[in-house]
Amino acid sequence: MSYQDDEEGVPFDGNPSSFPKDFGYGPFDGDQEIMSSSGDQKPRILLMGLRRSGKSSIQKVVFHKMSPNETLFLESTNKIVKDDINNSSFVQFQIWDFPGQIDFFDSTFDYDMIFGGCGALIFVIDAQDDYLEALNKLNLTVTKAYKINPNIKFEVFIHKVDGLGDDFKMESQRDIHQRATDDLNDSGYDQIHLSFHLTSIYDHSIFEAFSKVVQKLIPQLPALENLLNILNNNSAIEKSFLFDVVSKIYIATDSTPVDMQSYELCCDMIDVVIDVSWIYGVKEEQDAAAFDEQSFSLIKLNNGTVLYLREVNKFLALVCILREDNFDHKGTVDFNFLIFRNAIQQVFEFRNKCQATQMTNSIGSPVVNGNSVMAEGLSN
Ligand SMILES: Nc1nc2c(ncn2[C@@H]2O[C@H](COP(=O)(O)OP(=O)(O)OP(=O)(O)O)[C@@H](O)[C@H]2O)c(=O)[nH]1
Repeated sequence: MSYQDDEEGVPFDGNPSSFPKDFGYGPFDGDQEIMSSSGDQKPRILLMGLRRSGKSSIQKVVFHKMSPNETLFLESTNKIVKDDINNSSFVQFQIWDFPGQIDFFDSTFDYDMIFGGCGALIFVIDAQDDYLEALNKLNLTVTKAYKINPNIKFEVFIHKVDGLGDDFKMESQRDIHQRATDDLNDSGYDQIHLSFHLTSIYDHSIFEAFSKVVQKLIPQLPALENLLNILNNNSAIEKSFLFDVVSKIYIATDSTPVDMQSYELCCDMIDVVIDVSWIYGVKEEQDAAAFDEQSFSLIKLNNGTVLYLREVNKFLALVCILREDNFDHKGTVDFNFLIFRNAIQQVFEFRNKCQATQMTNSIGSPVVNGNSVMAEGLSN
């Protein structure tokens, strides 16, 4: 079965193939001026914060595979730059990187347009610097954006925490949280909810934080989570992540808590698979794909744990963690994975149908919780 995805998206044909060989999202659209995109319908993630707080570095490291050390040479952003993240059907948005010195009283910016179509606003605070000025700017930005669009998700990245000790990190987070919410209450906006994340480009925390932001923009998230729960329960899997391979952000995981170490292991596995695929895989234009539906990646750790990766489609991969003892029924896991992949495909199709018919309320549909699309055929 196959179907065409959105015009600009990558067609999902339900069949696995090689991971993208360039491991990028295509050319960086940095020079595009903001006005050209006013008609774009993709959800928008805005990156804001003071100068040198690390906005461009975050975007380059997460979405363009820049190594953290190279960000030292990034030049200051002096106009709004827009980056299209056109990946699998679930991961499609635009990131707008704002210059640090943006002035909200500058009439050349059309704030109704900027905030109107915005899904999430990430405000980056440099935790290694004095953050009082940043907090003022945060308050100004959030209240202005909320007045225009109360549906925006507000995310605060307390960034560059790599330079801080554990105690100081927690203390900074507590202090910033307290001051930011007090400021909002004082200005009469106690209904605004801010989410806080401790981040650094030098470890996996930035990918984890971005995963959580992106997940909030995926309306199908509950269905995906439920599918993963069902898969885990029927296959003795302890933890599973649905990864966007190019960026290593996870677009869904099961409902057990995420521990950072497991996430890091899975990210490292993806790096290994990409590297091996790059060395030994065949070129995309060649007929025989390096991956087919029989292909998989398996890493056995010396603590009796197994990491198991299967491609869901060109950009999505399922990475599972399970006990080695439970992996002797690999056939069952594989069989259930095929059912899972079909179910994901149905979620895609349903989303496309909804978009086509402008259906926004999907309550009661068969894929809202994923139960019925996986109910038949699972083996355990
Ligand atoms: N230690 C540390 N430094 C970081 C981190 N993220 C970014 N930086 C550094 O912070 C500096 C500024 O980063 P940029 O990404 O240019 O900051 P920006 O917010 O885009 O700056 P403007 O474009 O001027 O608004 C660079 O030297 C980065 O290497 C981090 O997580 N930890």
